[in-house]
Amino acid sequence: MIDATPIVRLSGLRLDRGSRTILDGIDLEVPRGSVVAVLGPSGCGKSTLLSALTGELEPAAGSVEVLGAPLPRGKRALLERRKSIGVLLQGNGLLTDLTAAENVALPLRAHTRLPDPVIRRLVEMKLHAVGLRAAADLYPRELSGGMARRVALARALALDPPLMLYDEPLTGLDPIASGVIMSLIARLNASLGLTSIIVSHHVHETLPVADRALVIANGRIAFSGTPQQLQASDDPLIRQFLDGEPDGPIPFDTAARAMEAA
Ligand SMILES: Nc1ncnc2c1ncn2[C@@H]1O[C@H](COP(=O)(O)OP(=O)(O)OP(=O)(O)O)[C@@H](O)[C@H]1O
Repeated sequence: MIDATPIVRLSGLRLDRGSRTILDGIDLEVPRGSVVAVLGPSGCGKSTLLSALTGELEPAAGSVEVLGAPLPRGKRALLERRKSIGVLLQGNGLLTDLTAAENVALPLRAHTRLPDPVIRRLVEMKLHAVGLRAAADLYPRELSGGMARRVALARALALDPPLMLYDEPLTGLDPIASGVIMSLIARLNASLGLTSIIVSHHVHETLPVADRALVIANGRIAFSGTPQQLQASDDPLIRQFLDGEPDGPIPFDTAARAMEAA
């Protein structure tokens, strides 16, 4: 039977950093199997939203439900839930003194008691899924930026999480590597039956793989709809963001604006 409950449900969410409110009044439902692009100018709070989804940041108000239940507050229960959430962080986070295969094996060694041959086989499968089986014994310094990102992706997938969160997956990549990563994200989402939330300011690279797009600006969700509806929007704020105009309803420096408001 198809599970129709949203994999992520945010209701009346407010997120603060210190005494500053970064996001407020966030309501969102992410259907299972979808690819959602979370877009917005630098400093608008995209990564802050991801921190709430992983439980790293507690809401100042409202609720965060992931995989059909509120995120637990207790450390141990939260760690358990986080095994179901794969996260690809901006900096890859690969350990430089471990090979690609050893990096991918880390979550399996930390969170399972599987015997070594099984771990080796699973690692091989994950590296194969990102097209890098041949790179298993290479160290991060021997990998291109795009290859390192794919190894980090294989590691994020190690525990077979149903939900994947991507924080700026294209940062530092050239256009060809960016295309490879984006199509890989879409392909894995479909073939492994995942749900993916991609935080990015790379609008033109991200929209083609997304079923749904959100734009965050001025502390709230300024747009929610299909990529086609987004492209067709005549809202001045959305147009300013899509067309990269410096002047308009989004202040040039959103961080400075938030500081002034504090
Ligand atoms: N740990 C933190 N402590 C205090 N303030 C923070 C922290 N992390 C982020 N902020 C502030 O919260 C605001 C939103 O930051 P966030 O990183 O969520 O934005 P973003 O949209 O992801 O930006 P970017 O696209 O540049 O990564 C910024 O003004 C930032 O300075």
